[in-house]
Amino acid sequence: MLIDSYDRVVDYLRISVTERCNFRCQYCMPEKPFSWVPKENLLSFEELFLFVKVAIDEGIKKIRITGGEPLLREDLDKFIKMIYDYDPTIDLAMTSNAYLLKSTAQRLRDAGLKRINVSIDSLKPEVAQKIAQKDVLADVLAGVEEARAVGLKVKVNMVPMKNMNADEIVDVLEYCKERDMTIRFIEYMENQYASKEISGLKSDELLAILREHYEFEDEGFDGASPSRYYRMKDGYRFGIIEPYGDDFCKQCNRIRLTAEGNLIPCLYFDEAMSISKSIKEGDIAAAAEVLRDVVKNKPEKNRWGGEDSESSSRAFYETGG
Ligand SMILES: Nc1nc2c(ncn2[C@@H]2O[C@H](COP(=O)(O)OP(=O)(O)OP(=O)(O)O)[C@@H](O)[C@H]2O)c(=O)[nH]1
Ligand SMILES: C[S@@+](CC[C@H](N)C(=O)[O-])C[C@H]1O[C@@H](n2cnc3c(N)ncnc32)[C@H](O)[C@@H]1O
Ligand code: SF4
Ligand code: SF4
Repeated sequence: MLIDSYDRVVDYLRISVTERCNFRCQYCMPEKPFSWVPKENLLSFEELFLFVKVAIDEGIKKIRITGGEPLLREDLDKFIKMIYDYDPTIDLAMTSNAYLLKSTAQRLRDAGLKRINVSIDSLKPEVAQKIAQKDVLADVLAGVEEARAVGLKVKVNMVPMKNMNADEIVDVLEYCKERDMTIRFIEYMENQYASKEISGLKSDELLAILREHYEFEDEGFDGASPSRYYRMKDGYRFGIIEPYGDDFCKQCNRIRLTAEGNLIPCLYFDEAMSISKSIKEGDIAAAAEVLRDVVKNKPEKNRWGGEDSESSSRAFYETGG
């Protein structure tokens, strides 16, 4: 079992399989990043799988594939099948923009994917296009329907922004509610890669809008998730994620791996340790040692809020959110 120095069990590994993306969401990467990691620096799926086996053997029970856009990476279903075949009990999930999901959902499901969290920021084609800087909505929604049709459990993430999609909070919630998909509203996090024009809605502003339409109760955090959940009278649950907060850090159970093999102890911290060399040399014992070191050195919480607040220079598309 992987236990950090604050007695937290780390059993959740988020793997960003690529930092590349077919969208240019204004809150994430409005311009084409000029320094993509060269392909030769990426770990192959065989190499990533070597590490996944180490991680599962050490106690990882939940794996999320993310990016950039994970569906851009060829043969992703084969990687998922490798993980599933090694341990079918793993909570195997993905976070995706859903654009390529219509043609891939069945294969992903057959390979062993269980759940998918998709980003839907708007149900208006022109607004979705403005945010992603590409005409994406029809494909995204077709992808979501296909994912549900093949039996994947779907959650939706939305980043509400003023003068952009804030007036659609209720519409997107209703779209999800009708389909029994949980929606989580994510507070926009400022970062050096995002468009300077963006102003995100804070959770109290969001809640005030939602209270005009619904009655609901605060259920607090659910396990180790950074999302606070709210339950409506009819039982439907939605979530709000305040990534700047740290209430949920005491339950933190996760570490992150980038496509180049950097193991990140916390979403906030810039420090990372590379498993690339040991994995490329097939030195499993050394990779396991790095994993244990990263867990041991996991910080207690982020330092985004509070008086000495700091910002992280790492991009969301690199860490996978
Ligand atoms: N501060 C902080 N925010 C996080 C962390 N993990 C996820 N988030 C936020 O939550 C957003 C959505 O995360 P997802 O990729 O959907 O994964 P998840 O919330 O673990 O998903 P579930 O397993 O379905 O609960 C991310 O983009 C981040 O904004 C974390 O460890 N710390
Ligand atoms: C980096 S994306 C990677 C997966 C996939 N491309 C997607 O968009 O779902 C993961 C999550 O990060 C969120 N995200 C990206 N930039 C963000 C920001 N500046 N503030 C809050 N959430 C952000 C996205 O909305 C998405 O839900
Ligand atoms: S949020 Fe996801 S879809 Fe949008 S640019 Fe970032 S990685 Fe791509
Ligand atoms: S901010 Fe860091 S410590 Fe807090 S939940 Fe996220 S990864 Fe864990």
